[in-house]
Amino acid sequence: MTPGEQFILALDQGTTSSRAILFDHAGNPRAVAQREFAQHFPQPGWVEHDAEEIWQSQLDVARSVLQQANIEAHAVAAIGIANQRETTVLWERATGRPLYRAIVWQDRRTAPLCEALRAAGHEAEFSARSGLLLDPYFSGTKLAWLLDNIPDARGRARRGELAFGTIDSWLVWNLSGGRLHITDASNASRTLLYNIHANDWDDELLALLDIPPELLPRVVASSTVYGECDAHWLGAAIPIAGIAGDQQAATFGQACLAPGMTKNTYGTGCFMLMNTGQQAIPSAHRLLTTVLWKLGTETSYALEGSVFMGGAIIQWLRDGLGIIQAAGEVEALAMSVADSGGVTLIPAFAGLGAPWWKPDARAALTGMTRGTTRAHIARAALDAIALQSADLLAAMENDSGVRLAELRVDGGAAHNNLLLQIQADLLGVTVVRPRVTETTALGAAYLAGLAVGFWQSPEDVASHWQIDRRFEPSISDTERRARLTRWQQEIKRAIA
Ligand SMILES: Nc1ncnc2c1ncn2[C@@H]1O[C@H](COP(=O)(O)OP(=O)(O)O)[C@@H](O)[C@H]1O
Ligand SMILES: O=P(O)(O)OC[C@H](O)CO
Repeated sequence: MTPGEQFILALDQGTTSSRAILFDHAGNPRAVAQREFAQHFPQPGWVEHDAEEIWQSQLDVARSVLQQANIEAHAVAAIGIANQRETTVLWERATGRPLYRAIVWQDRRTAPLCEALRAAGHEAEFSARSGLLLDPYFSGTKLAWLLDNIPDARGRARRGELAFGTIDSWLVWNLSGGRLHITDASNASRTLLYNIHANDWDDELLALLDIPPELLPRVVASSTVYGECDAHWLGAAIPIAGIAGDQQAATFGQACLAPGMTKNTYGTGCFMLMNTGQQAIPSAHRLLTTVLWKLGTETSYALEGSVFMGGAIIQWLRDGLGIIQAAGEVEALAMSVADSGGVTLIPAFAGLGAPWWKPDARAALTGMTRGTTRAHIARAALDAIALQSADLLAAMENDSGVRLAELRVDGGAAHNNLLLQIQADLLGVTVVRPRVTETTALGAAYLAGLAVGFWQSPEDVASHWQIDRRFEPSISDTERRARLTRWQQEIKRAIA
């Protein structure tokens, strides 16, 4: 630590853990802390988090990085927040107490409500205004469920006694001691309640879900000083200056700042986002149109494709099949064979996400013979991750008219070199992994640092981005087309 050195504190509140990272001026992580928290599955298809535990774990890791780095809170120029998106919290304004556990983005309990709205002919309206689809993934129907199921909640909401928020709102509310009830435009755009064209909450969509507007946070830009945290949390009143949904933050951290630039994150699921600039492009392939970030008064948009099973397929190889002991072993095992030997894994363990959106589809392992080994299955698993992402990119290129020059990648499974080579082969596009793969936290740090003058401009932060490794396509167009066609046939058979 040089005397007088300043840092940005990034809070990365994810689905399975809360992380805090302290970044220096060169964009390097200088201290990291992470804490997992409980996942609650009260019924099949339901996923909940304890919102208080989320806040406590986030506060603990923030304190822990300051301790580790041995710096005073005054050395932190700003706090930036990136968060798991869509997860829905409802709390009492007077006490700050949640009325129910947070309903997590993966939770499927509102499938019947989505179906009813679709049957009543409302999907086109939701999609045109919010850029999303009628799927339980998004916050709107989760909030409606809470209001329908907690006694007197709707009445209390109308009387202004309750507050709704995604995890960013919840963290800022707590950090600010209940003074700030805000959300940034990227998070708002995941609620199903936000009009991405008018850049405001949408009265018609609120009415369709019977959601009282008194509940809603104020929508703010993604990079500006919103206020300060209470001094007693971290030892100083640090400006809170950046907020974005984690996938949007990762896109910023990957310096995908110009239209056409695209990143794919290979975590539990895979999230591919293409920057489409100031244009909100509607998708003809059931991708999402979403706010990427709002800087000043300018809103940037993205096309997004999400697949539910990415690295989670590798967890299944480990925990479900037991053919590996640790995720890191899959690469060597899959590398021990030249290809999957005709085996295809359709990873519809939790239905299929974009562009298929088939909640009822189920997984399948096809094409096995007496010669099939666990190595072929491991290889088919890596193929399945890359093939799903290839479907997303094909849809994106079609919707946007952009032919991608390179795909920037990050996330836990992006450490797997074989996976990235298979990805480059199947896309016919160069795949590039940066040196700093903590892109989500880095993006949140950049957004906050730009607001307080720690960094000067988006171009300034983009200049920090450095390549670790580049993967070039190594198969012929004919072979690529043949593999993609076979995959399409298998998927169609599985969802028929
Ligand atoms: N070497 C590897 N090859 C393939 N997948 C991996 C490898 N290492 C980790 N993973 C997968 O990456 C995921 C964890 O990545 P991470 O970015 O931490 O996810 P999340 O943020 O969704 O929790 C796990 O699903 C794990 O199975
Ligand atoms: O917490 P992650 O990294 O799994 O991301 C979750 C996404 O934001 C859900 O939309």
